[in-house]
Amino acid sequence: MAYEKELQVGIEASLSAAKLCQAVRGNIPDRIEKQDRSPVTIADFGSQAIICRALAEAFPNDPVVGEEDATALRSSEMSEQLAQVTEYVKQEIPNVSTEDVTQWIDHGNGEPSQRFWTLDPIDGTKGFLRGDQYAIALALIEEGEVKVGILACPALSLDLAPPLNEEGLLFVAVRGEGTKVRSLKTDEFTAIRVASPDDEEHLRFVESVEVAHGDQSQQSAIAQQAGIKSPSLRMDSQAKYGAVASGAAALYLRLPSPKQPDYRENIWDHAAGVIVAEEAGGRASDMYGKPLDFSVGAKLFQNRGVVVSNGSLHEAVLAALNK
Ligand SMILES: Nc1ncnc2c1ncn2[C@@H]1O[C@H](COP(=O)(O)O)[C@@H](OP(=O)(O)O)[C@H]1O
Ligand SMILES: [Mg+2]
Repeated sequence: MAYEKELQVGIEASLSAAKLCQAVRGNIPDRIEKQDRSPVTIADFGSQAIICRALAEAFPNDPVVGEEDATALRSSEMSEQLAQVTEYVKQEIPNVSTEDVTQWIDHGNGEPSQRFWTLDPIDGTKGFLRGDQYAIALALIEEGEVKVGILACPALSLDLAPPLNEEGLLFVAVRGEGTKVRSLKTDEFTAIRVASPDDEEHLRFVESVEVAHGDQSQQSAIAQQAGIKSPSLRMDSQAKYGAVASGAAALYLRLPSPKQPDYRENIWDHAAGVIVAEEAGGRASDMYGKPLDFSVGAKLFQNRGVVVSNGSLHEAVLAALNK
């Protein structure tokens, strides 16, 4: 088995971060607004602190390209939130100081390089705040290729066989070795595969809950042209990749919003999910069929939109998009 230490460290840190998120969610925190007006919470900061600390200790030479930074948290207006984050992190790592927490968060401000990690400490922060889906998404990228993906979805359960029907799932993939899933509560993994072409029941598609994060009318039209008759399943975060990887849905569509035609996707919003879907037998590309290029920085500058399928549906979707 390849990447054994990476998996062990990544899984352990992601489980610890998931526990912190679940603890914070028992008492949904205030929404803090970032400069770009997107929301962040004390759980986003705590999750990034825990995972970056573990990566810094185990792999001191690996940069981490994470979503959050601690600049705002260090300001005097946010001292109360910093104290709250530290209290939650203490439940996972005893004896930490506020300085430790901000330093660990800022360890996640590395630059992409030949080998690096990318982290979304909470993907789907809007879902997290709403009480819906969210994910903790961690991936290792080498030479522009995602090699390891760890995707924790603490609120996800799917209408499939155990363990997928349990609430709280952890998806793990290593390049060339397949995708497996376990419940957050037990440590036994099960291999998963995408939906087969003749699986009519799961011939459906997933898309974001957030209307602004895509083009829902176009997504419905394309899904229909590819032969999907049922309405979409709306879900926040990379939990959608988990749904495709495990065969609960055959397609995930994310087409650029007409209101933000120049939007470029962040690598941390896709890296872990892409390998989880691909290693389960699926296919991921942009809306023109180009593979997602993780070698050009913190965003997918070379790609527009994202299409993830069970493989067999992919060409029909690209043909519909091409029209
Ligand atoms: N205009 C836009 N188009 C596509 N994605 C967007 C977007 N604005 C924000 N996002 C991203 O959508 C992610 C959530 O994904 P989804 O819509 O599938 O739930 C957000 O991640 P965060 O929640 O980590 O900030 C954010 O990075
Ligand atoms: Mg996030």
